[in-house]
Amino acid sequence: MSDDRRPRRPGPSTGARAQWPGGALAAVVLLGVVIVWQLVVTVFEVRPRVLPSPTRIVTAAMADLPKLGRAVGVTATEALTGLVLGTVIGVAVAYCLFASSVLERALYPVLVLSQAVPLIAVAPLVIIWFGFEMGSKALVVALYAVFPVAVALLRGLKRVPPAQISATRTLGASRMWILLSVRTPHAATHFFSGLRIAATYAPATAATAEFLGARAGLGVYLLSAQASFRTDLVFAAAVALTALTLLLFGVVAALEWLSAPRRFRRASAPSPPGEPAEHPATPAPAVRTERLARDFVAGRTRVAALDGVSLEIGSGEFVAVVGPSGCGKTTLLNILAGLDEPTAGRVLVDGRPVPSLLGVAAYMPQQDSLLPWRTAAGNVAVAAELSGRSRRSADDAARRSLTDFGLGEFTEALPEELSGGMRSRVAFIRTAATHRGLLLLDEPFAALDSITRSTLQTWLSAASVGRTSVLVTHDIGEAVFLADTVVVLSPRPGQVVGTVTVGFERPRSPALRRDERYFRLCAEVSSLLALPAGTDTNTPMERTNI
Ligand SMILES: Nc1ncnc2c1ncn2[C@@H]1O[C@H](COP(=O)(O)OP(=O)(O)OP(=O)(O)O)[C@@H](O)[C@H]1O
Repeated sequence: MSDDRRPRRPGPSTGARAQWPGGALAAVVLLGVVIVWQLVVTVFEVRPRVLPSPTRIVTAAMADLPKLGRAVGVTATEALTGLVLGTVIGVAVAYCLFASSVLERALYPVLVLSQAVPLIAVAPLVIIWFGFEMGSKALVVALYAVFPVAVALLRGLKRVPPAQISATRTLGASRMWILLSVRTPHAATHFFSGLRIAATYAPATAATAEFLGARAGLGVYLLSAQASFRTDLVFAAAVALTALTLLLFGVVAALEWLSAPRRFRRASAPSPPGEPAEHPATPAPAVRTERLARDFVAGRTRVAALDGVSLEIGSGEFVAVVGPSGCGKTTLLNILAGLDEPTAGRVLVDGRPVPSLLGVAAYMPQQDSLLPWRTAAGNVAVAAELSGRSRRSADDAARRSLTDFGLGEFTEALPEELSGGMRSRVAFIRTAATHRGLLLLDEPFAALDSITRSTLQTWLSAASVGRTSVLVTHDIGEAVFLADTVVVLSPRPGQVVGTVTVGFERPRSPALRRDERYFRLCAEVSSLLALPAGTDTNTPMERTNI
């Protein structure tokens, strides 16, 4: 079975079967420590005030259960209230800092510095200002929960793979949509990491704050046990505090599990009557670029990526762009997609200059741009959702598209459960689902093995018929197999050094790769690229990376 057909379903590996189930190993180690502890205390007759035995601690805790229970209740309330409050503030802080770079530059260092102030300095002040009751301790917990939550969430909001942003932007997503539907779900794992840290520290922070000024709680209980030399009760309180911490940690882990993407797979649902099944495809436009140039300024250096690139792409034509690495191919595609603007020159669509190409072209970026928390159908549905269709109808149309393209079995699979070839196909189906007449493909199959690439090239040849297509590739064979015209760019700054007209009927069949004329065309492209003599461009399955 090729990589393209094999779904990846997470499951226990052979190695995992030999492992202990989660937590069991830790429980056994803990039990061992308790047994050794009991033996040492009994055998060496250690005085209870120095080190009480585990059985003595349990007996003392049971005898003092009502008092210990009340103390646990107070500390738990403070820790939970403080954690919730700190999380709400932390989330608000993260979104504010994300929204404003000025605010981020001004407040982020303050946030970091605030962590340098020790608890023993902060807690007494808060207690003086807000009193000895539970509120002041909850506030102290909140103050120390804000930092991990805000920092982790902010990092998650900022570290979204650029391909996910550019793909959804070209599908028509607004900044707000991207924030809520791409950045926020992406940041969820970061957020939960921060929340786990905050939850771990919350009970200990509350108890320490109680230590510094309170009427009740585990901190007060510990103080009174110490004052009366009841070491057994000190241990009992420490165990209760640990249990509370584990409980809070478990609650956060459960929340994370409940919010996992797997739980949001939607059941198949038909379109409501009255909604059109599909949007009509827009006509394939003719595209012309006039002396496009793009300079980047990085520090003190100016990098000229493109210089005077003029292309003429007819309606429905398939153009492949090849050139050495770094010659500006992606830059050219980004300009055509409306994600970047040229420093000079312009782009005309059907003879008319367009202010922005966003919304004109369907763009498939170089990297895997699928949203990992959405199913295959959910990813394909993004295009229709953004064009204003109801979620249900978008979902229904997405399922039909996936079935039409041979992925009907995998509509409910998450991207991580699909093979590389399937992910490429889903990304292409999503791109095609915009029903835009202009397709821009940036090395769509670069990450795939040669057999899968070859299958998908045949598939793309059929799927792109009727659309104007621009493909960026490093693979000369792929360019010749798919395109009507191959445009060859020079090393940076990219300039057109020549074009090769392919002239076979589209869609193409795999037999073309054994055709003498195909080999000659590959050689022609390769000589324009001035590849060293002897570079093999004629092996059908083998790609010639430039
Ligand atoms: N945002 C940017 N800031 C600074 N320089 C950039 C930026 N984007 C691209 N460049 C530079 O422009 C040049 C062209 O980059 P581009 O990614 O378009 O090349 P490419 O032909 O697609 O490369 P590859 O084939 O390796 O993917 C490179 O030298 C790159 O470093």
